[in-house]
Amino acid sequence: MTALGIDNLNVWFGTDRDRVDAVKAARFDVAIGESFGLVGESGSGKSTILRAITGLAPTWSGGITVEGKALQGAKRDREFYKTVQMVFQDPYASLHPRHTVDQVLSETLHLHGMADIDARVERLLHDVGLGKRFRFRYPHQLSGGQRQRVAIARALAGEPDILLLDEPTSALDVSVQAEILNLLTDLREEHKLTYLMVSHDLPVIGHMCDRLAVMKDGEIVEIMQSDDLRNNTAKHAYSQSLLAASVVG
Ligand SMILES: Nc1ncnc2c1ncn2[C@@H]1O[C@H](COP(=O)(O)OP(=O)(O)OP(=O)(O)O)[C@@H](O)[C@H]1O
Repeated sequence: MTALGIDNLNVWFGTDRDRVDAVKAARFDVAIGESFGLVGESGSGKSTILRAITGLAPTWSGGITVEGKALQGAKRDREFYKTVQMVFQDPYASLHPRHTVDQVLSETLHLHGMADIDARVERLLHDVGLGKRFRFRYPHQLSGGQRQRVAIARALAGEPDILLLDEPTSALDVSVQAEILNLLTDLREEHKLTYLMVSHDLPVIGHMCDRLAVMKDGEIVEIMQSDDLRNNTAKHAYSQSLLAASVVG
């Protein structure tokens, strides 16, 4: 069984002459425990694929399966959010300014029907490398990196299997980006997570992912192993040009 199955996925916005075909006939599978990247320039459709999975991009056709179960339309049930969680780019926008870290995490745990909320809040903070002293702080008392750690803790609260990561470090200072990427790498191992990660930054995807799909104008032009990046064996001309524009470590 695959964690995520994307089969001939088309996603569009608007109708008639205003219609934008954001994703065209995308097809890929993400294995359980795998980290899969979507890379491409701005507007190539990467985020739209994540949004279609979570029901935020309502007009789509084709197939989306989560752990073998086919999704329909834009409504997602409790079970979906138990399995799949998303981490957004901007931790400044994704946390309520008047809710403490404790409120954010307690309410999320409550929504997931968890018991022992107190202990779980402490555990989540520990898991994302924040001590107890952060528990009663408000977002404005946190740095960007600390906020993203809280957003990641919130995503982990329901013990999901799959995280959708939409440019999770690109709003952060360069000095903090590596810390968050390393945290995500550790969490994937400790919590046996599957990642589908979007980035315009090829080195980030090369570092974080086992395989990746290169997107251009709504289409997947190539799917490759991250090792192919390092060995410089990208086949498609567009992938080669992306590669030439960046240094992959
Ligand atoms: N809500 C929307 N309404 C209309 N068009 C949209 C909407 N959301 C995205 N699009 C269009 O869909 C296309 C793909 O956008 P998408 O955000 O998926 O690209 P991306 O590769 O993730 O780029 P970015 O990194 O800039 O978000 C773009 O042409 C964009 O303008």
